[in-house]
Amino acid sequence: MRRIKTQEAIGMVIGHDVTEIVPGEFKGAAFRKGHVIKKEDIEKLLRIGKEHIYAMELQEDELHEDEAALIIGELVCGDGVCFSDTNEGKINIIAKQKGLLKIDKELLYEINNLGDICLATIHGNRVIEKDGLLGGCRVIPLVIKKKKIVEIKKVLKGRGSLIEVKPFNELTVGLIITGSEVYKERIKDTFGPVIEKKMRGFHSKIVKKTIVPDEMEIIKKAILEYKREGLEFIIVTGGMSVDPDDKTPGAIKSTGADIISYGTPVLPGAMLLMSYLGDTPVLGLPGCVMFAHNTVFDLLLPRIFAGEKIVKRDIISLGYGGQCLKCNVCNFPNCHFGKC
Ligand SMILES: Nc1nc2c(c(=O)[nH]1)N[C@H]1C(S)=C(S)[C@@H](COP(=O)(O)OP(=O)(O)OC[C@H]3O[C@@H](n4cnc5c(N)ncnc54)[C@H](O)[C@@H]3O)O[C@H]1N2
Ligand code: MOO
Repeated sequence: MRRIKTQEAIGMVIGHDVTEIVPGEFKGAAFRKGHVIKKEDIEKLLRIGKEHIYAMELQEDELHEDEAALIIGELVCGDGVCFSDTNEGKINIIAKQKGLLKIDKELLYEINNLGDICLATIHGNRVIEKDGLLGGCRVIPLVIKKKKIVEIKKVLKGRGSLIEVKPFNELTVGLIITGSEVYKERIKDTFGPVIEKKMRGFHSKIVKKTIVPDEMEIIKKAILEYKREGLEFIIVTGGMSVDPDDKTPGAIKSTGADIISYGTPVLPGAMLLMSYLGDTPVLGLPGCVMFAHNTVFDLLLPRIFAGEKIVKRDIISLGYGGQCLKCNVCNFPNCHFGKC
């Protein structure tokens, strides 16, 4: 600490809280320890009788907490992500756009493991709205060594973004509704409207819709026709479980699609089938998607619309956090469901 004339203290860091008392009105810290003195602060400091202050002198190899938090923000925020100015040594990490939030959990662990740094985030692989809060960062001491930043850079080097928001692509969607009871008009299709609504959430449209009976050859033909027509996302509903009339999994397999998984460790949604016909995602959706508020379908959709290729490990990992609690008031995605 160095005693310094207040008028000469612009840009210096106050090493202690400075108390102001206005009888009957206020008693408290006018300036907090760690505050960086600005031009406009000088008059106020003089008014509360501070002709001198104790300034914290940063050594050549040190950084103030504010400056460090801003540098860390710059290093960890990738595409689609920005951060606020510092407030009490902390920055907020914010989404610049709507999209799929990606957090590299391993990198996050390694950065926090360096010590003296607090980097907190929400869970990734979920839809995030523009301006949504993604996390925050502060350094723990008032002053840290610059070499800590070097260590952070070393961890991050060549390993992609720690936090990123990927924009959604608009996809042309083909919908195949299976079920002889719907095809023969014994009952009205109530699956289609559910899917249409979910597609609208990603600014995408169902451009082709077909209702077919529970016949493997007919379902297969419809899928291959959609593929030939160049539809970018093919969804087949119903007929996904174990009844003799459940033909959808067999039909999808018979198209030659690469089956990533038939069955997911998520409830609701256990009977979902995820596959690719060439590059086109082809999903078989079980009946529960029609009536349950959220299912594994809602966990996979953001990733599909962000252009990610789903692999078996993605599906298997969903088991941890894969049980929906069916709350009376649903707060998804602000709950544990799908947070693996
Ligand atoms: N013994 C077992 N039973 C069930 C299993 C199982 O593993 N073993 N799985 C259950 C799960 S999980 C689900 S989810 C359901 C539904 O699976 P499906 O995809 O086979 O559904 P469907 O049999 O085709 O239909 C069920 C129900 O929904 C009506 N439906 C279907 N599509 C439409 C539509 N487009 N519009 C209106 N209504 C529709 C259909 O008429 C049936 O009533 O299976 C569990 N059972
Ligand atoms: O695919 Mo079913 O959830 O487990 O209802």
